Amino acid sequence: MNSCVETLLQYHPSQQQQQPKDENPALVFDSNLLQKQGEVPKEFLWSLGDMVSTTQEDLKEPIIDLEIMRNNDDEAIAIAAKHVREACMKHGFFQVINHGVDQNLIHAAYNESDTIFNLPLSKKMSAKRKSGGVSGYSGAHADRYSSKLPWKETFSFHYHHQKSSNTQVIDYFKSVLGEEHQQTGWVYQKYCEAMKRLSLVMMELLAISLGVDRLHYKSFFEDGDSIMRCNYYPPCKSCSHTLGTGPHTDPTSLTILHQDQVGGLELFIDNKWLAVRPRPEALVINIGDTFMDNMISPL
Ligand SMILES: C=C1C[C@]23C[C@H]1CC[C@H]2[C@]1(C)CCC[C@@](C)(C(=O)O)[C@H]1[C@@H]3C(=O)O
Ligand SMILES: O=C(O)CCC(=O)C(=O)O
Repeated sequence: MNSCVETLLQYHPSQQQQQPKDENPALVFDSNLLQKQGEVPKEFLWSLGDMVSTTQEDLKEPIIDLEIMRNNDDEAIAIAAKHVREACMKHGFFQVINHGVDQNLIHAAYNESDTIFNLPLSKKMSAKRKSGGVSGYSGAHADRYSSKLPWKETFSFHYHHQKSSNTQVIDYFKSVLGEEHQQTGWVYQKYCEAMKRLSLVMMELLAISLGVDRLHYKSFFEDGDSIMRCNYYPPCKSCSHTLGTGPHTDPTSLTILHQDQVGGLELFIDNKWLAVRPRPEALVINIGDTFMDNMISPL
C-alpha cells in the first residue's frame, strides 16, 4: 500500500489548479469498486502536461543526522546548516535521520492509517471533511473538485501544542469515529506531539542555516497550528493518466513527511522531475510557501 503520514505546520488554504465544484458531489471515490472496473472515470484523468515521467533519477538532497543537534556539535552543525541552506535556496527539501521519533510510533501510525482506510466507505464518509474545513476524511477531494481528481484518500486533523495535558487528537477520533477508535487517537496524539518537537528542532536548524538568531523561528512557531494528514494511494489499474497528488507547492511553513517503501514523491527542478527516495529510517523535511515568502525572501 502506498501511503504516507505527514505533518504540516502553520497552514493556509492552498490555491488549487482543479476546478472547484458545488457542494453536492455526484462522484464518491470508492477505490475498491474502481479497481474492479477497467476504465478510470474521466474526472481522474490529468492532461499530459500535468503528467510527470516516472523518473529514475534521484534528488541529491542532504541527509542530516540530528544527533549533532542533541550533542551540540557546533562544527558538524555548521556543516549541516550549510547543506540545508543550499537545499533551501534550490528546492527546500532535505531528509533527517536520528530524528528522535520512535520507529515503533511511526510503524503504529501506519497501522492506524491502514485501520482508517480499511473502514467501510460508509464509515469513512460519516467522518468526511466538512466544506471549508480541514479535518476529516476525503475521497479524492471529489466534494471539492470536478476534474483532475487525485487518486488518493486522505484523513486529516488539526493539532495545536498545549503545555497542559493534551487529548485533543484522542477526543477528535472518539468524536468522529467512535470510542472504539480511541487507540488510533492515542497513537496520532503521540505522533503529533513527536512531530511538533521535531518541527521546533527543524526551525532551529533552519535559523542557523539562514543566518538568523537560532531561536528566532523556534519561538515564532512554538504555538503554531499543525495539520496531520494521512495519505493513502490505492492501486490503480490504468495509472498512466492519473496522479495521487497533483503538482503543487505546499502553502504551509514546514512539512514533515514519512513515505512508505513505495515512494512516489517527486520534485520539479531545473526542468526535470527528480525522485525523493524513501528511507524508512528518515523523515522528509520541506519548507513551504509561507516559510519561503516570509522567512527567506526578506533575507
Ligand atoms: C495545507 C494543505 C492543503 C493541501 C494539504 C496541505 C499542503 C498541500 C496541499 C495540497 C496537497 C496541494 C495539492 C492539492 C491538494 C488539494 C491535495 O491534493 O490534497 C492540497 C491539500 C488540500 O487542500 O487539502
Ligand atoms: O504523499 C506524498 O508523498 C506527498 C503528498 C503531498 O505532497 C501532500 O499531501 O502535500
